[in-house]
Amino acid sequence: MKARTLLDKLWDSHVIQQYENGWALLHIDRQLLHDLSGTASLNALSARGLSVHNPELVYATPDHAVSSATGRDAFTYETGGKLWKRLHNLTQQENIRFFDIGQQGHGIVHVMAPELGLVLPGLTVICGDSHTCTNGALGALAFGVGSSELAHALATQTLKQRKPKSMRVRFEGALSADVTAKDLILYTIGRLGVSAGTGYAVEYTGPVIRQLSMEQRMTLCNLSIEFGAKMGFIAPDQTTFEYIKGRQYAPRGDIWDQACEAWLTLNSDADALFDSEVVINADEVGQMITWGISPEQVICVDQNIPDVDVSLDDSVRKARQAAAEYMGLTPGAPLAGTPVDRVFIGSCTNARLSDLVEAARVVQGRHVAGHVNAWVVPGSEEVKQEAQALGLDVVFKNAGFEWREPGCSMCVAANGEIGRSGERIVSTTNRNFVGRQGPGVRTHLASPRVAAACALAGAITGTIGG
Ligand SMILES: CC(C)[C@H](C(=O)O)[C@@H](O)C(=O)O
Ligand code: SF4
Repeated sequence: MKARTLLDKLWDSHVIQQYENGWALLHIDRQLLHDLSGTASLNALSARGLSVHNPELVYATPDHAVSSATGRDAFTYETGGKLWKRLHNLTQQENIRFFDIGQQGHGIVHVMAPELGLVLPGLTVICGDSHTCTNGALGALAFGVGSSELAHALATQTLKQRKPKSMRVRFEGALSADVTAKDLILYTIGRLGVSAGTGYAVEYTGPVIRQLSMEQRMTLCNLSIEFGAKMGFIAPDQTTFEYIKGRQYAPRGDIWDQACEAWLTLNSDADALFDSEVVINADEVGQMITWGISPEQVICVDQNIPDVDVSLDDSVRKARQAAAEYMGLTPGAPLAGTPVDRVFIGSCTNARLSDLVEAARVVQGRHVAGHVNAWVVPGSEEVKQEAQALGLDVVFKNAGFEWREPGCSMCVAANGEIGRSGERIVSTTNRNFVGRQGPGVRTHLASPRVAAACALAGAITGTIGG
């Protein structure tokens, strides 16, 4: 039999019907709904008089448009309240499990789904959200879809998709102690560019991947879409199994052993061929931070902002100039030392327990600079509760951070929590687009460690030592 990549194995096992030119009808194993796209697709379905085919494979949670304020309810942010109500009512009507705010299981959809054991190796997982690729960390074929595709899948439990090309990104070497998966993926995007993965499904491999915890793998896979790849995944191993074991929806007993055995076959055959191969040397990765308005505009925190000289290609020069202008920065100058107004530790990229532990280690016993408004928004109710059990909320509050309720919050500012125009925010999120955190707001993407260090210094800086 022909050697197969992990993509081939994940794909082949879900094909119901093969069409021409790489198109196929796939079975979808899990569908996740949130208060923006989930509500929209259920609305579309009910407008057509259709119902959900397999409600037991669909799970919903309100994350984007709910307030993160302490003591919030669904209507603290009124626009979000309307979406919440619609999602709540439609999921009830369709018998879909709804993980409501304040309940165990609630959280940012890409945080709560793996946490509950809803995402398992080998499954196809879709959500009307581009960061569904996060779930690839567990060895699932997980990808974002549009609302009409989601509506189709809700009605049929299938989806017509074109098979992407395969890319292997192999991480050689080792990460130094003060460098995280966030730095690794930002560095990779900086090297390859935001379009390098377009049309590909990316498999991340190599010794560095095997050393990463499950949560770090999720951070890495989360930014697959930020270099153009709809899906990015990692072959499951013991780290994956240990993470899944005992979770609410995970297989148990005899089925567990059978599942692990089957999951161990989910890897690329040694002689499988990829359409594209990239090798990244992790030894070269430092603490990264974006300086511009695209995740590829990224440097090591102690490097200078790239210069804009005449030798550059016209379009590159103009793009850099425009980015520096929007960001209020000077090309060629150091980035470190630039004053920051806000720090946001949150999002499906970096608001899991280990992210908060890392950030808390940096802030422990210290205080946020007087002019900085610093927030921690846990990724889920479970993260919040576990962090509180460890006393992390107290560490953050004593340091001058606000400790808030779970949700997407300022990552996309769809819940009214936005920065003021001109404000500079160091953010543990995944997108630094113009206006992402509010009109005129300047976003710098970084790891939780770097974000925490910036909050203390009141300016862009890295952390020292391990
Ligand atoms: C709102 C949603 C559809 C969107 C996405 O697709 O990713 C959001 O989660 C984001 O991060 O920009
Ligand atoms: S936390 Fe940010 S990136 Fe993640 S789903 Fe929410 S808005 Fe999108």
